[in-house]
Amino acid sequence: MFNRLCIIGIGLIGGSIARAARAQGLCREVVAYGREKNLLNMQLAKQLGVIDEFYTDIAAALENTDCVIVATPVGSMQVIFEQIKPYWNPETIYSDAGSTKGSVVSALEAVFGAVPDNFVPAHPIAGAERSGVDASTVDLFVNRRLILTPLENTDKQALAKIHSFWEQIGSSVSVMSVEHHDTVLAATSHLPHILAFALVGLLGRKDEQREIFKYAAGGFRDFSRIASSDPTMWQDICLANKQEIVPLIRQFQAELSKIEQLLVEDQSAQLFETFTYARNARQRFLDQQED
Ligand SMILES: NC(=O)C1=CN([C@@H]2O[C@H](COP(=O)(O)OP(=O)(O)OC[C@H]3O[C@@H](n4cnc5c(N)ncnc54)[C@H](O)[C@@H]3O)[C@@H](O)[C@H]2O)C=CC1
Ligand SMILES: O=C(O)C(=O)Cc1ccc(O)cc1
Repeated sequence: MFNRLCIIGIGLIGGSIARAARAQGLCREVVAYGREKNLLNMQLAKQLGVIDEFYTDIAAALENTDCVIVATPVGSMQVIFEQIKPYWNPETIYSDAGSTKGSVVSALEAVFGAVPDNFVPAHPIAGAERSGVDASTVDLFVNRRLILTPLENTDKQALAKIHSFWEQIGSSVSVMSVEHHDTVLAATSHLPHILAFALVGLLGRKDEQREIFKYAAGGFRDFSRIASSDPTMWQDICLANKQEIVPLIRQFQAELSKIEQLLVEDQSAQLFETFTYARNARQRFLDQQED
């Protein structure tokens, strides 16, 4: 499918894309670009056989590439687009893996004036709380969703190729608008991560923290897992999508206040109703997923 694939940011996501692309024979060669300070991680990527070569010089990394995927934290993408711009090739397909799409589109507009036709914005809805190439796996995207958010001017052939690329590495591909993506992901991913960070932060500051973590049952382990996620990545995501996240935080605060009031007033029937409604809603989501 591609001759030379270049991954910018060979971490959990970039490394997993590289592994999967190689395993499925979707490219002849995979190279990575990164900064000097990420040399050890890139050396490891080469040692592990995840990539063929790595570069700290962007021009060398981009030479003869027919596909470039940017897989760095979303806050660094504008700087990267500025670095790529002098070497932009209309024949090459460019894409990304960023968790927010409005910010990626704005960064492209800031650098190029408009989103280039040969850039296909993408977001794999798969990952983990771990970072770095050593956490990457060949099957991270298998049976997981991937969202493409093309614009009106996105080149149809580039779109079809990126669509097929992700399908061949096992993802189920959906297409939606940039705005819809950021609204949905704020609720399903960004708010839950903020809640996990907030709860674990609150409990961590309590004197009895050792006791709290020692006697935590599975529920707390499940809920708090995502609070182990990378702080840089999540700082970038939250700032990039704050216009969607802040109203949700306010709605969540109102929901918590309602529950607080029910407890203060011993309103057991309403408490039961609140929990039953949520339980049924979750079951409906699960049933829909099976469709
Ligand atoms: N971790 C996850 O579960 C998921 C992450 N994403 C998105 O994928 C992207 C990458 O995330 P991960 O792979 O988890 O992060 P990671 O921390 O494992 O890898 C990111 C890589 O980008 C490099 N990098 C950072 N700034 C750079 C810059 N200015 N120039 C060159 N390289 C730079 C880092 O050195 C690192 O190697 C982010 O945009 C994230 O929002 C998307 C889906 C899931
Ligand atoms: O670890 C988890 O459960 C995640 O939710 C991983 C994740 C993080 C960021 C994304 O944009 C998509 C998936």
